[in-house]
This record gives sequence, C-alpha cells and structure tokens, in this order.
Amino acid sequence: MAGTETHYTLDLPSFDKPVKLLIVVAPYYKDIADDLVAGARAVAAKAGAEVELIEVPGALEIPPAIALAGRMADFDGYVALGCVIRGETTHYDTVCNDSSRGLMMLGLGGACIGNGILTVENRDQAVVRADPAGQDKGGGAAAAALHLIALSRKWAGKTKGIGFRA
Ligand SMILES: Nc1c(NC[C@H](O)[C@H](O)[C@H](O)CO)[nH]c(=O)[nH]c1=O
Ligand SMILES: CC(=O)[C@@H](O)COP(=O)(O)O
Repeated sequence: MAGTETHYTLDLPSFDKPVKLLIVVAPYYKDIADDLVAGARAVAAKAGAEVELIEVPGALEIPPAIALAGRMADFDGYVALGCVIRGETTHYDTVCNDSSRGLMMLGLGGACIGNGILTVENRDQAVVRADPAGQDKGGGAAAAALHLIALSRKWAGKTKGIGFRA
C-alpha cells in the first residue's frame, strides 16, 4: 500500500481578484470521486476561490466538457477529477491516454487545468490517492490549476518578448 503523504509542496498562490474554478468530475466510481472533490474543494477554499462543479459520465468526457466551458463560460481554471481502474480489455489504455492527452492539449492551448484523474490498477490504489487525508490527488489537482491561474495573471497584459511561441 502506498504511503499517505501528499506530493504537492508549493505554497498556494494568493490572488487579489476572485478566482473562478470549474470542477469537472466523472463519478464513474462515486465514493472515489466524492473524496477527490472534497480534497479539491478544501484547497480551493484555502485559496479563496469560487467553485462550480459539473458531472460527466466518464473520464473521456472531461476534456470535451472543459473545451465547451472554455468556449461558452468564463472560468479562470479547471480541475479534472475521475478514476480509471484497469479492466479486462485495452479500453483502460484508451481512457487513460485519451483523457490525459486531451487535458494536455487544452493546457498547451492556454487552459489552466489540474489533472486529478486517477489511473490505477485496482480500487485500493484509488482509495489512498483520493483520500484527502491520504495522497489527496484532488487537492493536488486544484492546487495545480491555481498555480497556473496565478501564472496567467502574472503575465497577463505583459508585452510579448521574443520568447517561445507555440
Ligand atoms: N472504464 C472507465 C471509464 N469508461 C467510460 C469512458 O470514460 C466514457 O465515459 C465512455 O467510453 C463513453 O464515452 N470511465 C472512467 O471514468 N473510469 C473508468 O474506469
Ligand atoms: C477502464 C475501462 O474502460 C474498464 O473499466 C473497462 O473494463 P473492461 O476492460 O473489463 O471492459
């Protein structure tokens, strides 16, 4: 059984203007998802962020939901929460790879996203990672989104140097 230590050690950023976070959760495993959401909400509260939550059927729907929100709503960042547990077929690989790649593509496009989609071999691995008193991956995903939002605000309105352009 893995340890219960969390792995995010940066201090949470502070904000002078309100932050609006959207949590997109796939409650494919409801108890696991509930723990992930509790952890994410606790970290968001510590940073004073406003939180809205939507549910989608599974991890594969999380990136499209964030893409829709990016086009049709006005959130500062997104927290993707879910749990993918290996089954008998290769569908596990599709769900893990395509959900994470979808989030990364949105992130490289400028979306501030924390990825809290667990990809595990069994339920025991999920439980300890979702538990807010354990590895708190939901809290870690919220923290990641908040750090990216802080970065985007740090550089907002700055004239572009001759820096790297995607
Ligand atoms: N097996 C898991 C899934 N599978 C469902 C997909 O995410 C998707 O909803 C479906 O293929 C319809 O498009 N989703 C999870 O979140 N976790 C799993 O373990
Ligand atoms: C991760 C999955 O898609 C998995 O839960 C589906 O189970 P199976 O591969 O046994 O159909």
